[in-house]
Amino acid sequence: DPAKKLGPQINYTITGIDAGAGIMASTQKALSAYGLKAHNWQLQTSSTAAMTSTLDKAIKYHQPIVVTGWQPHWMFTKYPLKFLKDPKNVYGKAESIHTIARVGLKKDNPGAYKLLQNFNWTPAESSSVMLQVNNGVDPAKAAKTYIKQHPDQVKQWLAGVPDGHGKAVKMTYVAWDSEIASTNVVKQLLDTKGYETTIQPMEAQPMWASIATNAADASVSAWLPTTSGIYAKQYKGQFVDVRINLKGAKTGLAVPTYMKNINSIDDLMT
Ligand SMILES: C[SH](C)CC(=O)O
Repeated sequence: DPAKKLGPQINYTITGIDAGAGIMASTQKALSAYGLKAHNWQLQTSSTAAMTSTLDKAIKYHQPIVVTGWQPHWMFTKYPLKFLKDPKNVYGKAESIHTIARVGLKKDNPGAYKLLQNFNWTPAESSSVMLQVNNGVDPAKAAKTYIKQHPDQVKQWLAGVPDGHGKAVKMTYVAWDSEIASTNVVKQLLDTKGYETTIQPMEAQPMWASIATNAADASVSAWLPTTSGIYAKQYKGQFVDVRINLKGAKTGLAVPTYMKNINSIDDLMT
């Protein structure tokens, strides 16, 4: 109801995801920067699954809702969503997903490191695997299908990568949809070259810690420079930023397009 103020209609609540996600830290900053906290706006912690099911229900009943949103993600293809303008640039400009590795991996396992130097793809390619998984396909199967369907890209990814002869590679990731997709594709690529790859999901902070403490070899889940900037600072010098594996990512606040008069984070106060 555009006439009524938005806040009371949604309990002054922004529907978020897992507490450790960088987007949650950015949103807390936004609540302060835009004066929302002072007007008892709050950020609800839950999980990606809980956020998307709350979003699904709100859209089904054409209700107002504000969520932490990010690209690439199937929510923008499945639902009529728009990012809110962020004039104070709290969420940062261009965000990318980086591949990080433990210090020493290049020396200990140059073959696996070479693959990590080669792997990169686009938001659209990532979304094609995410959508399969969202439709119930097992992530490993979705990754195998993607690899079968993109022989030329796979050839580039495997260029200069020697056989692994059973060498172990331990990857950690955060179970966001884009990272479930990329981690499973990288695992399949390494396994086709004879590496023994294990992948382990965990929260963002433990994922960064697993690389910094050499408990794991690599992760393709590092959203930088803004979203996971807090962790990159905390572990500066204790990880290697191998490369960007996905350009054109974005984080922010998002609302259904039917909320016509809400187009900027500033509008939340109206
Ligand atoms: C869920 S993605 C925006 C990554 C993150 O928030 O750290």
